[in-house]
Amino acid sequence: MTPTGLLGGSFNPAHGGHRSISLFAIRALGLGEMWWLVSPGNPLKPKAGMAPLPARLASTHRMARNAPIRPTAIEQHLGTRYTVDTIRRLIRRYPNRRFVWIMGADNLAQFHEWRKWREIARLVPIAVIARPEYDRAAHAAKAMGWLRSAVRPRAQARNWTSWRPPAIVLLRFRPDPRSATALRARDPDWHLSVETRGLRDRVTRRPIHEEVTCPPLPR
Ligand SMILES: Nc1ncnc2c1ncn2[C@@H]1O[C@H](COP(=O)(O)OP(=O)(O)OP(=O)(O)O)[C@@H](O)[C@H]1O
Ligand SMILES: O=C(O)c1ccc[n+]([C@@H]2O[C@H](COP(=O)([O-])O)[C@@H](O)[C@H]2O)c1
Repeated sequence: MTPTGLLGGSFNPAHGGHRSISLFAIRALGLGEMWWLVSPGNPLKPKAGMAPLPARLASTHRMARNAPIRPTAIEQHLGTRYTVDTIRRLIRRYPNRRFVWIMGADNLAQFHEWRKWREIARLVPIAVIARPEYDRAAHAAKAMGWLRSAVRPRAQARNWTSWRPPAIVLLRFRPDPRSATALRARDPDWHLSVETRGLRDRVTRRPIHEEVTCPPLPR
């Protein structure tokens, strides 16, 4: 059984913050691997300004180099857009892994807007990583009203595989101010210079083609 972290994201583009929080979570949670699920399209984010999936995936490959991090566009292969569907499918497809969902504090603040968020919390433990400016919003998060009794002590984070969800742990290390928004502000056309030829998914091993497009949102 491989303890595996799932960090879902737009990665538009991937940055050093993704890498540093992943390395930290790998240590804090005793993970064998971290998978970066590069989203075909966050259901709550506008399409405008979202770089093509191959470019975003290529940016994660660079950022994950020499680390136990596997970038994947598996949601594209599975045809899932909502996290609840992705997690259900991953649990079924990889019975020899235990999954923990990882997210930054900014995502916890809007977690109650995710489809079937309570079901997500019943499927897998959740680890939230502190992020500059989002601490208060995370503690005041609507979802925390329901999750509060599921909070586990940080000191026991390495025992997460024995937790029965819902279970949530709030991890804290030196907050990392890096963001994709800041990178895009500096270079909105970052994706035009990214090499995507020969790109392979690091989980499914399937090639990623230039023409990959986002599937429409299921109704
Ligand atoms: N510096 C950071 N500290 C903590 N969590 C982070 C950090 N950067 C990204 N994350 C988390 O990583 C996941 C994927 O993030 P995402 O790809 O949206 O990057 P982002 O920098 O938040 O992008 P954007 O600025 O475009 O919203 C999310 O759960 C997000 O909260
Ligand atoms: O399932 C949902 O309803 C849902 C709504 C918003 C975001 N998500 C997921 O949250 C993860 C973080 O997204 P992002 O764009 O903030 O990096 C990514 O895996 C998204 O698919 C999921």
